[in-house]
Amino acid sequence: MNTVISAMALDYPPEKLYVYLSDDGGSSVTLHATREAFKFSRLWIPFCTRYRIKTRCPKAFFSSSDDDDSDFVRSSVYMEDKTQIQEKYDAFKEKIESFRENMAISRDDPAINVKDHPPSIEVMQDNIIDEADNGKMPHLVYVSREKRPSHPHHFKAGALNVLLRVSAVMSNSPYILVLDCDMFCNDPSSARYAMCFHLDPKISSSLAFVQFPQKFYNVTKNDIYDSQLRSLFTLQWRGMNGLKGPVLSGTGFYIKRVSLCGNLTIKGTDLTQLKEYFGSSNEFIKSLMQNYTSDSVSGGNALLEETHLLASCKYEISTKWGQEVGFLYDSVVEDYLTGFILHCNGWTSVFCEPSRPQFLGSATTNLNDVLIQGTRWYSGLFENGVNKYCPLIYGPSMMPILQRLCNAELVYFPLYCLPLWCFATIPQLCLLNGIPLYPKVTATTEMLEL
Ligand SMILES: O=c1ccn([C@@H]2O[C@H](COP(=O)(O)OP(=O)(O)O[C@H]3O[C@H](CO)[C@@H](O)[C@H](O)[C@H]3O)[C@@H](O)[C@H]2O)c(=O)[nH]1
Ligand SMILES: [Mn+2]
Repeated sequence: MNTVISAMALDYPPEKLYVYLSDDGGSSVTLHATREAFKFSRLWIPFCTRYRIKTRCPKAFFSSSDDDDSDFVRSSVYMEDKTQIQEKYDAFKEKIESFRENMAISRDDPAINVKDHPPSIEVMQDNIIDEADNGKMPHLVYVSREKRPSHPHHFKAGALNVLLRVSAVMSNSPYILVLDCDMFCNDPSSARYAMCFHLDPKISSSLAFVQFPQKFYNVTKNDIYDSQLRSLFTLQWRGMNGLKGPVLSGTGFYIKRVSLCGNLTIKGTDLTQLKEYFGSSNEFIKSLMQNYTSDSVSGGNALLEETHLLASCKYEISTKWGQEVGFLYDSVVEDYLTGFILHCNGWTSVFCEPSRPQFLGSATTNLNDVLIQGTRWYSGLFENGVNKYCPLIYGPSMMPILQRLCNAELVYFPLYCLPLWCFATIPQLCLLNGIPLYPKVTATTEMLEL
């Protein structure tokens, strides 16, 4: 819930900010926690804005051992308010915990089957009458898509595509921030940074996304597995920034909604063709047109029914979702493939790296997790080097050769295991068999050493 709360507290006009939470598990505990998070945000957001707090993730804020990041640290009113809000935060956590325990005891959660449950969408409602200083609140929407064992769910890309459709008919914001559930906003300014690029008339027409680096809060002191992924975020992405832009990195990016609509020219295309492309929802197709205004989030039962249709698992059958529209399904590293195809289609990206990390996440720090994640990433990447998406040949001929080589370096990186295996075996075998590997020490070197 800290991810949700920190996103709601972003420094952005609240009436334009809509936070959608995707719960693939369809768990009533998550739904309940979302309702509680919304209530807590009513207190938390005004507290953060009043005292200009930078760390707007409550867990990080209350567990930080550093001095407070507020300018009001010395004020007694601030300290009083801080104690009060901390009590509310503890109460919020306790409520969720006791709900979870009750559910575990009663075991009567009807939607607990992770792989088999109907869609469920709920817009968090504001029942409390605005207090003077509370101001407007961003919207929060809970989305749990339908899941059936007989239908492929396409993992994260499938979940994101449902969010794309549901949000299109509810808020239809032109820019979208994607954030993994194990990350949070560490600073409220990321949206403003991203909009500086998206609204820059020199680059905005072709700019698809602004990528922030992934930074982690739990990196161990020696970081023996390079959980920080330094080569990517301090070297490759910076280099690619001078070309068509960095690779889409799954989380911490602001993407333009239209860039995910595929190559079809929407204007002038007939309705049947649009439906073959985007699916049967008239409301969704209307949302693609300019000047679309939805019936707003509280658009009544008709809109809610439409969102259930858009979140159903049959919706994508015989459409271009996951093939040409939205996040692509052809790879386990959906982020790499989606970004690569965007670049092939003429879009560009930008790497934005302010000195204070805008997002912080949880890195894999033990060998087992590193191996599982590494196997998934590198097998997924390598697959994209040998199938039809091979970056050396796929895509338009005007794709810069250096961009192709950068992508190739990434997808063929797993081949690095071959020299590594040699390094791990040959010296040992040589040693056991008495074969000299290194040059013999000669008189000259001995003298030099003296
Ligand atoms: O069926 C699924 C599986 C995953 N997720 C979400 O996907 C995100 C990433 O999953 P995680 O388990 O944290 O995977 P990581 O290996 O840490 O993810 C990295 O690698 C992925 C694949 O390249 C990228 O999508 C991620 O953004 C990137 O952080 C999380 O928010 C999950 O909730 C779903 O919604 N549905
Ligand atoms: Mn993760």
